[in-house]
Amino acid sequence: MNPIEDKDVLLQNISSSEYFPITYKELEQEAKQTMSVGGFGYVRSGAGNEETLRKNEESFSKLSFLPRFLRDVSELDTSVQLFGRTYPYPIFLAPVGMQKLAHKEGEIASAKAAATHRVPFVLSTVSSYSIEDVANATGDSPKWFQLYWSNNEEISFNMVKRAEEAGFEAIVLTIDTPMLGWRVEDIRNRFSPLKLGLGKANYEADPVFLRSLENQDAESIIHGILNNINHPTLNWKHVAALKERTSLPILLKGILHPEDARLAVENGIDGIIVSNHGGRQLDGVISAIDALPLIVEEVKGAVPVLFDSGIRRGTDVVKALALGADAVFIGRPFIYGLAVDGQNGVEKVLANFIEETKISISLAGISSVKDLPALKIVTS
Ligand SMILES: Cc1cc2nc3c(=O)[nH]c(=O)nc-3n(C[C@H](O)[C@H](O)[C@H](O)COP(=O)(O)O)c2cc1C
Ligand SMILES: O=C(O)C(=O)c1ccccc1
Repeated sequence: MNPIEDKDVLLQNISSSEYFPITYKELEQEAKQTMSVGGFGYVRSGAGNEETLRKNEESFSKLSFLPRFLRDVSELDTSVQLFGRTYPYPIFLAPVGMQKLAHKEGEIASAKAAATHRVPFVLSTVSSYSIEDVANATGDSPKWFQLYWSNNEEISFNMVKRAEEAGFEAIVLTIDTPMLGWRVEDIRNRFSPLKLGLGKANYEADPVFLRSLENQDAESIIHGILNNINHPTLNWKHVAALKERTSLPILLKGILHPEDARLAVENGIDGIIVSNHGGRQLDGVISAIDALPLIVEEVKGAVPVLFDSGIRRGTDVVKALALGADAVFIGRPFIYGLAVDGQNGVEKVLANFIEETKISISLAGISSVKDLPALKIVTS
């Protein structure tokens, strides 16, 4: 094989005889061809009139780099340190539930793809494959567990215990979903993946959940999940209770207000994820990237600040890091890769993300991800 093709991801793509979608738009179009109307609509859409979904992307386009030159960018260090671990890139796969929606191998395929790049995988509570199945399929590759608090908190504690025992290294408590957002596209398509049983794996495998049911037939399990997933009473006391039950680092996902960031730090939380859930919860909220600097300013380095919502390509990763994020989660782009070509599709999406990120950091005149906060960004 030509040695140039071997090393250079740009040239590899250019010389490839196989078509693989390269931009987010193309990925979305290709994924649409492989998914059901309801499944695709579920992944693509935002809540309400999709104002926030649109804003997430528009806000990124309004940010412009002020690059520096003549600084020798021949070496680049993309590694990041979080909670005592070193990761090769500041990129994670976001917790996305019910990945069988995109591909029959679901989370097994995407977690394996993440493992090939040593990219951490965040498993959702409502995954299509269980904590144990994903752990067994991916060995010692880095994994975190995302928790949706259950109405019966013993179920939450047991899921966290299972995640700990299976080698997951942090708990991501999602706080922006005390109930599901107003999902207009799903009403249009009459579509509920939870009702179809696509998110039941962790519940089905949980003895505490199963014991809480009167019957354990398929219908009762779905009913039990629907009863547990909405938790409108969720408050800081639950956060304190979770802290009592696990020695793993706890991150809160969905913070948008600086006051909540301050409370998180005061309550001993280990990390914050600035996110608006990809525009899927409260429509009309601030774009996540516009909220990021406010949170970074409030937190002042007390705990790591991670980011998601609206990242579509490598330059978006660089923008989020330049504005003070320590790492980012990618959501829909990898799900579309999964839909297009399973594990291989996610591997390609990640390879392209990583490469565009690296090229962009270097072209901006920076040699280490740690120096990205020094990269100037203006709004135009
Ligand atoms: C289909 C789908 C399912 C999701 N499921 C979850 C979930 O189970 N738990 C969670 O915390 N976030 C969930 N999210 C939100 C993602 O973790 C992430 O915040 C969002 O996708 C980031 O935005 P992006 O898609 O623009 O990258 C989901 C997002 C999508 C698109
Ligand atoms: O669809 C989502 O965004 C999501 O996070 C979710 C929440 C509850 C059940 C299933 C998915």
